[in-house]
Amino acid sequence: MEAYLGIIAIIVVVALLAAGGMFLLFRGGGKSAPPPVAPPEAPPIPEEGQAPSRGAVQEDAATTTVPPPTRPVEPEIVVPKIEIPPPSAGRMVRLRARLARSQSTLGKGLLDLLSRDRLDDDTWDEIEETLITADVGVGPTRAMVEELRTRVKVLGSRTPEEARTLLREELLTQIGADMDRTLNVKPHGERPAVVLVVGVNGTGKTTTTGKLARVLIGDGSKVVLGAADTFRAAAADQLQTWGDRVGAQVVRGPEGGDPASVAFDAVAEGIQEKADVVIVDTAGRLHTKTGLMDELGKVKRVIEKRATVDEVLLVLDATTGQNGMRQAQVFAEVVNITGIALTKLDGTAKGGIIISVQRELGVPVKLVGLGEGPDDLAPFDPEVFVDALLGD
Ligand SMILES: Nc1nc2c(ncn2[C@@H]2O[C@H](COP(=O)(O)OP(=O)(O)OP(=O)(O)O)[C@@H](O)[C@H]2O)c(=O)[nH]1
Repeated sequence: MEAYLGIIAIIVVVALLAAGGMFLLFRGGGKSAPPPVAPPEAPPIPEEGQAPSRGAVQEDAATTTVPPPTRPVEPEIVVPKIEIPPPSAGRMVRLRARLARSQSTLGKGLLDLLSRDRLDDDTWDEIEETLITADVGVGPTRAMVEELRTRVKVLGSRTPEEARTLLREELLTQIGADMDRTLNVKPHGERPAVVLVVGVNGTGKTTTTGKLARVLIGDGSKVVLGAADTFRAAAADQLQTWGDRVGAQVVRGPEGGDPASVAFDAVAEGIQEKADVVIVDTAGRLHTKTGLMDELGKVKRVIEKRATVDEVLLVLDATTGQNGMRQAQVFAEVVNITGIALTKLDGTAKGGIIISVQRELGVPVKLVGLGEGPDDLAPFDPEVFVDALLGD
């Protein structure tokens, strides 16, 4: 009987399970089960430095507490560090690699031509053309070719070393190796020496004034700068920056003010401060020759009430060729130039301009600009120049 009951119980359990399974299978009218629900997307995380979205700001505003007000930070007074520029000696040697462009034409180009076994008329024409292209000028080119022709005839066949010596000597002769290139910057007792810097705007006049101050300070002088280029306000700011860097006082006037009055004040300051040198940067606008003459003449006269003008430096851009030379000539006619500062010699293959400018203006190149760096102005040394052109 017990076995009978057990069988009935098993049948009942199996029947119940089967009924449950059928119910689950046909629930919902035989439709398939719904697809799984995708999880909600997480809000985007703002990237570093990116402003949070508007919603995020509002949420944050609701929960962030406002920090207590802090005291405003006092602006830090930055005392400019005074630089001590290097002395000028040996600068041109250091910068000679900057003459690479002139080296390839005036130096190596000529040397290759002169080293040829046979120097026929075509080769001499090429030599002449190279010299003209390098801005040596027509007169000096003719003189050089003539001299080289005579010496080559005497020498006959030449070794490359002989050709190099020949060219070196000829270039030095044309450049004037023995010209006096001393900058007149020695003070006269209690009075400072005065350097007047003139030239067309954009030639590097203000930059050269600043760099010259560094040259002189590097060599141990005390310098005062006069920003007499009142025509261009930025020029005075530019000069101020140069002065601040090396601790040179800068005397300036109102924009559009009288340049002569600034020059006078600068010299007075130089005397009072016991400076060794006062360098005056001028505007030198080339509107008319008489205007220029009046302006520079007045600056000079006014300075001479207190001191003497020892050096009038004409700044000339080496890359401007004949055009620059014509403008330079106008300056030479209105003021007694004592030296030339030839800028941007690093940016040209026309290094021969040294020869022509000296010939045309009758004054020596005393300084050369060989780059935009603060210490890229060097006293001109003809031997270093020629050796740099010919390569070591
Ligand atoms: N590569 C090179 N650039 C130079 C040299 N000298 C000056 N410069 C650049 O020439 C540009 C003009 O120089 P400035 O000194 O402003 O010219 P400026 O003649 O004073 O012009 P104004 O103030 O308008 O009279 C600047 O960018 C200088 O850095 C140089 O020797 N080599």
